[in-house]
Amino acid sequence: MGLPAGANLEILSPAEMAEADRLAIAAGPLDGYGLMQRAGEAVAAVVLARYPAASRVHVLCGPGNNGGDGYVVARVLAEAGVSVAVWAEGEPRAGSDAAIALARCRLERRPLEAFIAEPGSLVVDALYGAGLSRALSGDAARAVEIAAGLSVVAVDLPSGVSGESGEILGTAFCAAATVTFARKKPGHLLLPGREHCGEVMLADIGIRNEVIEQVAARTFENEPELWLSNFPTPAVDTHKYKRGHVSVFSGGPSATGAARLSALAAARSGAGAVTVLSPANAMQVNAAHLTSIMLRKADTVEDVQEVIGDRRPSAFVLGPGFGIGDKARDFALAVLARKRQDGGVEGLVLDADGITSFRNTVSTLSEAAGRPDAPALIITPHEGEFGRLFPDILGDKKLSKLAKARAAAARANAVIVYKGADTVIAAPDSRAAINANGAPWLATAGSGDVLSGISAALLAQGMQAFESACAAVWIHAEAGRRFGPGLTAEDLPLALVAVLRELVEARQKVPIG
Ligand SMILES: NC(=O)C1=CN([C@@H]2O[C@H](COP(=O)(O)OP(=O)(O)OC[C@H]3O[C@@H](n4cnc5c(N)ncnc54)[C@H](OP(=O)(O)O)[C@@H]3O)[C@@H](O)[C@H]2O)[C@@H](O)CC1
Ligand SMILES: [K+]
Repeated sequence: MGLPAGANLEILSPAEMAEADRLAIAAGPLDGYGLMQRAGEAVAAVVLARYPAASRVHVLCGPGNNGGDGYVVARVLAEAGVSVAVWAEGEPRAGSDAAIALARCRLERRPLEAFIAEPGSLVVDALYGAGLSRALSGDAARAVEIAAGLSVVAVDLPSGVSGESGEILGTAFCAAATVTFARKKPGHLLLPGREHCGEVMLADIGIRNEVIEQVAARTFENEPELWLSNFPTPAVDTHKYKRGHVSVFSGGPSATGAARLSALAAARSGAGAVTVLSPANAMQVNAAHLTSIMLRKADTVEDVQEVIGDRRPSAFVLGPGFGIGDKARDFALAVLARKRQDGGVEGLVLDADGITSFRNTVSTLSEAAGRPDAPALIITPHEGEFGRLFPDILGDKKLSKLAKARAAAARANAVIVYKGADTVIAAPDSRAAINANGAPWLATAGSGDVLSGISAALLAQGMQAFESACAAVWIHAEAGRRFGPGLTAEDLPLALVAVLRELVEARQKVPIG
């Protein structure tokens, strides 16, 4: 996907990073040790800049190349006049880059088992990085405990955090800053790893963008640069239906609020027209609470067909407050049975009760969504809902959250928004994005309804499904984060305004094409 230059949003798995290292070394001019030297220098520079007054720095070095980076850090810091102690676990393999780094670091090495650190000192964690292969134990686990009260700068990843999944293997360092190389890894963004990394800093160690392109990564950090060039901005000659028409299905008389919240979010997110489709017995309560948003009765599949024929909504939200059962399934399948071509239905956002209704019939949903020219399907489960649709994928302990979302997207022929504090968005074509701008305030009733409304509005305005889901997740999180404590879902649609304004302004500066 064509990212703007310098965006650096690709996320590399440890295997992809190793491939990038190989390709960079093959392309030259730097060899493996040259990369390591740059890596170590970058970490040392962070230490010197962030902790200029550190009286003592303890560098913990493992047996692999992460330890090799550590020996470079120790040497550079000592040369800069810092008091450095080196604590080592294991021996670098003869002939390895780490062995070269060790040979050039003439400081005394002490065994990690003897590690002690004075209060106020700084720890550089270079025990394990991309090569972490099992749980931390013994001296490494003890070092984690000792470092708990100290500032830690981690090299590549805090030791104990899986770069692939963000899982903690045994125990892990909690860093104030983590310096990683070339691109971030999933473990920097997925939880719980993200919380152990502190500030993640990206160092350029001489691996060029062309090399990263060759790796053809399919995972990205969800930042506006990922989708901004597709973000809709209304043309001067627009009219309301040209700006996209969203329809949101309402639940019965005692469960209408969720749909209205979703509808309001869709309207705020740029849909020119929004209609709540309501059961007859909830028309009155919906009417009492709607002004600019339209209202229409939809009790049966025929009603839904009629709405599509007459009013041509381009995107639907089904699920918030809707109720679980046949009606949800029938309505969703009726929408997905339409064509996308020639001003048809662009897409369906399936949330909440809409998701649970397909608990034992995901294959019906995936068949409908997989039909050529079917509207795009976006499914937005939190973990519980994810488990209802994909129990085997959720239960597979070998898979990271990223891999789970990807597997579900491929199976369902849908964009999956696997929600949480580390929401993962995955597309059936294997692209995926990890979102990291969320805030705990977003975990509030109705917050998901707003997210669905934003996604549908962006779909209706012609954004592709993966991009609309990514944009919706980021915008929703950004609005919640900026609002802060006291946030309720009712506040969110208005909180979107400032975020949307900035995006529209930024979009107008993106060159077209
Ligand atoms: N050119 C490059 O590639 C560049 C790479 N760079 C740096 O290299 C790092 C990756 O290096 P790496 O592949 O050597 O892996 P690393 O993390 O050092 O660990 C492997 C060693 O640890 C051992 N081990 C693992 N887990 C363990 C445990 N729990 N407890 C005990 N032992 C354990 C493991 O043992 P094994 O699994 O083989 O039995 C093996 O001996 C990367 O993070 C970056 O910092 C930069 O310099 C830029 C250029
Ligand atoms: K480390």
